[in-house]
Amino acid sequence: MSLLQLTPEWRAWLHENVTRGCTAASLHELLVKGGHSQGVAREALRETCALGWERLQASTAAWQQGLALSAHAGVVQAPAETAAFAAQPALRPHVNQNANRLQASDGQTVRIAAVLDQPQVVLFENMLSADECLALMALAESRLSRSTVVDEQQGEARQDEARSSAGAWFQRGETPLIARIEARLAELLHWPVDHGEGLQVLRYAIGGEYRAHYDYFNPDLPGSQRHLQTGGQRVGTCLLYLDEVTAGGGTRFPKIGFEVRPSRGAALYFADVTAAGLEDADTLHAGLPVVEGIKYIATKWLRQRPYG
Ligand SMILES: O=C(O)CCC(=O)C(=O)O
Ligand SMILES: [Fe+2]
Repeated sequence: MSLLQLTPEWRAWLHENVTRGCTAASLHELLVKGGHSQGVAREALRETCALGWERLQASTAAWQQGLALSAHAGVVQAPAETAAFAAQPALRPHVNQNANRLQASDGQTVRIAAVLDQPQVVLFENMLSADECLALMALAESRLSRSTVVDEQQGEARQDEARSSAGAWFQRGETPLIARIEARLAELLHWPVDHGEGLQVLRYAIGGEYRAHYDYFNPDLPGSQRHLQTGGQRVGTCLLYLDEVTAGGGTRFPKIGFEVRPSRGAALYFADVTAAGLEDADTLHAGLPVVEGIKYIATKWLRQRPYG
C-alpha cells in the first residue's frame, strides 16, 4: 500500500495536484525529488487516481491537448478545475510544434528544423534574417570587450585563457532591431519580453570557447541566491547564431551527445528546467573551441518572473 508510505502532507499534496489536473509525469518527478522511490511514487499516483498508469497518462495528455485547443480555437469548454490549473503561471516557455513553420506577426517565417523532448530542445532556421544578423554584429562591434571569469580564490573578475570570447550586453528594447528580435522570441516561445535578460552578443575568435556549464543557477550554491531573488530561475535559453563558423564552434550537450553547428539566422532554444519546473541537469552544454573562422552568437536567457 504505497499511499500509506506517504506522509499525510504528501498524500494531501498529491490529491490536490491530481485534482488540479497536473500531469502524472510531473507529479512523479516531484515525488521522486521529494525522496520517494520510483516504485512508491508510481503506486501512490496509481492509487490516488484509481486509474491505470497508462490511462492516467493518456487522460492527462488528452486533457492538455484539449486545453491547448480551447485556448486557440475556443471550441472546448474547460471545466472549472482545469480553468483553475490554467490560471497557474506556466513553468517554462513553450513552442507550438503542430506545424513546421511558424509565422511571426512581424512577417518573419521561422522553420522548426529539429526537436528533442527531454531535455526540451528546439532548433529553428531563419529565426533572424541575414540582414538582422549583420546588423546585430555591427551593433555589437563597438561595444565588445574581453569576457572575464570569476577567480575561484579571490572571487574577482579576471581575464582567462579559458574564456577568450568578447561580449556586449544590450538593454531590453535598446534599439528598434533589438526590440523587434525580443518581441519575435517572446511570441514564438510564449514567454513575455519582460521575463528576459538583456541580449548578450558574444564573439569567439580561433580557440575561443565556453566550457561546459549550466545556464540555470544552482539553488544549493550561496552565490545563486542573489540572482534567484531578481527574476527567479533561468527557465530557458535561446542562442541566436549570427554567422557560420568554418570549423569548430558547435554548441555541444555532452550528456546527451547532441551538437548544433552554427549557421546564420538559426536559433537553438532549450528549456533549462523540466516540465515540472526543476533544474534539468541534462542541459549541460559548451561552446566548443573555434578551429577556423569567427563565431558570433547572441544569447537570450529567459527568467521565471519579470526581470530587472
Ligand atoms: O557559444 C555557445 O555555443 C554556447 C553559449 C552559451 O552557452 C551561453 O551563452 O550560455
Ligand atoms: Fe550557456
